[in-house]
Amino acid sequence: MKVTVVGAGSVGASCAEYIAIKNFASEVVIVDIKENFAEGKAMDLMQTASLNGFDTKITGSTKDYSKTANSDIAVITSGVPRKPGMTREELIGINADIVKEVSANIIKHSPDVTIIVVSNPMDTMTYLVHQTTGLPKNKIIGMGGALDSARFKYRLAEALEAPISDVDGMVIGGHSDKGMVPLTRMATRNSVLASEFLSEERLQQVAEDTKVGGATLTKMLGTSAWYAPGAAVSGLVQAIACDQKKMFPCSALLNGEYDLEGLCIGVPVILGKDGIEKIVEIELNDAEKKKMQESAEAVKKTNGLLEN
Ligand SMILES: NC(=O)c1ccc[n+]([C@@H]2O[C@H](COP(=O)([O-])OP(=O)(O)OC[C@H]3O[C@@H](n4cnc5c(N)ncnc54)[C@H](O)[C@@H]3O)[C@@H](O)[C@H]2O)c1
Ligand SMILES: O=C(O)C[C@H](O)C(=O)O
Repeated sequence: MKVTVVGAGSVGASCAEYIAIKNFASEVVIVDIKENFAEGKAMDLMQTASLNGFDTKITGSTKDYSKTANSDIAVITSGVPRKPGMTREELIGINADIVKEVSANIIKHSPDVTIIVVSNPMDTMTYLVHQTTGLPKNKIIGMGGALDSARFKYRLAEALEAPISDVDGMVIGGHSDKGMVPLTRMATRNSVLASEFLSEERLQQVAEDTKVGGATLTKMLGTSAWYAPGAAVSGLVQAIACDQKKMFPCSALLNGEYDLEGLCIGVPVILGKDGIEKIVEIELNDAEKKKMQESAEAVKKTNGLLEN
């Protein structure tokens, strides 16, 4: 199993590290445009192999995509992150060209690859990869919901004063400060609805804290987060590489599911060796459906900017 990670920055390096530590891939190739940067990150990570006990071979490459040939999975993290006060959508002007160029380079050397898009604004960048590559729709996956759901669980556990392993919850919708739809109604602690323990007001606070999870960290760090994003990507890569048939909320191209079409947005999917093997349609109530519609409208508006 060969995995390419494009972008050796914060998220790319973090995801390469988690993939290696989980020890399921034979090879990880990291690519960047900065001279020797990916090679340096790869060497540093390889020097953790004996300490962390993994056999994954990690190599780096400056712009040379021939080294990525025959990758099974490629992760696109190349592009600029936001600074405090910015939205993810403001990154489209720089990141769209980068994602377009990078995905073409990946496919040239790995025509059967499955691509995981991370660069922001992620739902629109995922849509762009669909529009420009011609890969089958099951092979293009946007990562956002897995991260947002991890943040939701963190906030739920905090509110419930419970260990995180006790709680479950999912975030669907667009990966944006306003567009996320944390499914508070379905959140649980050991199969008991979280609403049995928390007031509606407290649950709404959990949802609001979740939605601004990325912005909160960006304000604290001066740039956007990388540990949880890297771990979330590694979870998606492992589910595909190991044919796990796990359910994650991912940005998928919709064709009528959830009464939406012609865009990529976060919905629950089953991930296995064929990438998105199924889009799972769960029954939403009227309020949740309305939030999904509003979120989709916002994503479509950002997609419209691609034409410029
Ligand atoms: N979807 C998510 O949940 C999620 C989570 C975190 C970050 N992100 C996004 O991921 C992206 C990367 O974030 P980061 O913190 O790693 O940024 P970073 O600046 O640390 O790293 C980005 C790297 O991309 C490289 N790069 C730029 N253009 C390139 C090109 N054409 N080819 C190859 N490499 C290129 C840069 O040299 C840099 O090393 C940002 O757009 C950020 O918003 C998304
Ligand atoms: O917040 C960001 O801009 C990066 C990423 O999308 C995140 O949610 O951490």
